[in-house]
Amino acid sequence: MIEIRGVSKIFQGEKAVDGISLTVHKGAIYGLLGSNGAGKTTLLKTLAGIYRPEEGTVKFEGKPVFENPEVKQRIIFMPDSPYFFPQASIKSMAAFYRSIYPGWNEAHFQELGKMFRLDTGRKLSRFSKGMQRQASFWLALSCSPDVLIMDEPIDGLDPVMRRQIKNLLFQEVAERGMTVIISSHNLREIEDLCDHVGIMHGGKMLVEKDLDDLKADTHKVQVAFRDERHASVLTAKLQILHQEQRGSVNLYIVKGDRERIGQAFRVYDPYVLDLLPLTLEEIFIYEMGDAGYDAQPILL
Ligand SMILES: Nc1ncnc2c1ncn2[C@@H]1O[C@H](COP(=O)(O)OP(=O)(O)OP(=O)(O)O)[C@@H](O)[C@H]1O
Repeated sequence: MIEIRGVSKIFQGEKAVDGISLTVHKGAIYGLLGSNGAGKTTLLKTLAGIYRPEEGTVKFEGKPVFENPEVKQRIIFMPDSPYFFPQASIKSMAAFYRSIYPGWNEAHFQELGKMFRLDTGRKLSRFSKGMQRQASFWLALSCSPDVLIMDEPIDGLDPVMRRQIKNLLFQEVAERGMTVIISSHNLREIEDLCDHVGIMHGGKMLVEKDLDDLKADTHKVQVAFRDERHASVLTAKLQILHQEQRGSVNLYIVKGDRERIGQAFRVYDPYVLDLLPLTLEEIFIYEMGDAGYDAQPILL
């Protein structure tokens, strides 16, 4: 379990991360979203023990992460641009990782080689961006990390490789209880990957949710009433995040139990009644609107 309590990171007097607290449980896949400059990379580097926070604490299994080699051996941070030593090949980087990560699993490294199919003797600097990204995953997963922290990792990967890497991550989470923390700009991309999502803006965490709870708790309702006066009665009864009229159809975004919401509308015997699922993007736009933020510039 990773526990972040009241963490702030300050650069030149400005708080890049401002008083963030969150808990990431073992085996979770946590997605971090937010606008440019929101503080995602800074938070991830603080989590990985690369930055010392000016305020607050970051602990892994109860132990501080910063300047703690024992803990850092169990955490891998993948930066947004893969970094390798000059002149390095996969083979020489593997030798380096093997020497510093006690979790290095040679059999797994060999096994993953069948999937990645990269030339282990070739200079990494001659690889394409996507191939370098693949090499980073190959090396990182061969270390059997307890925690894998990734900054914009999917960038540059082709669709087949994206799917294969997602499957590999799911496998590591299911079999070993690996914890994954991943930052992205793309809600759709991480919708099918993460079980928790947090949205940052201006160094703060604006919204943080368990996705299953969130999806079970927010609904889109399209309804055409027989009598428009029914609409105002319903507004008072339900927790409505958003409401708009499209011709004779009213659209509602409502929080609460699906059955109870359906029942509340059915009482008026409307001409049309549809209860539809929302995308994660829609859920966050309405959630953030409810919390007083305009989500469009933050999420899109
Ligand atoms: N090393 C640094 N020195 C000074 N300021 C920094 C440094 N790193 C980040 N910052 C500042 O901290 C703030 C947060 O930056 P950060 O890179 O964490 O954002 P981000 O959410 O990852 O952004 P992006 O989505 O654009 O990658 C920005 O205002 C940035 O200018």
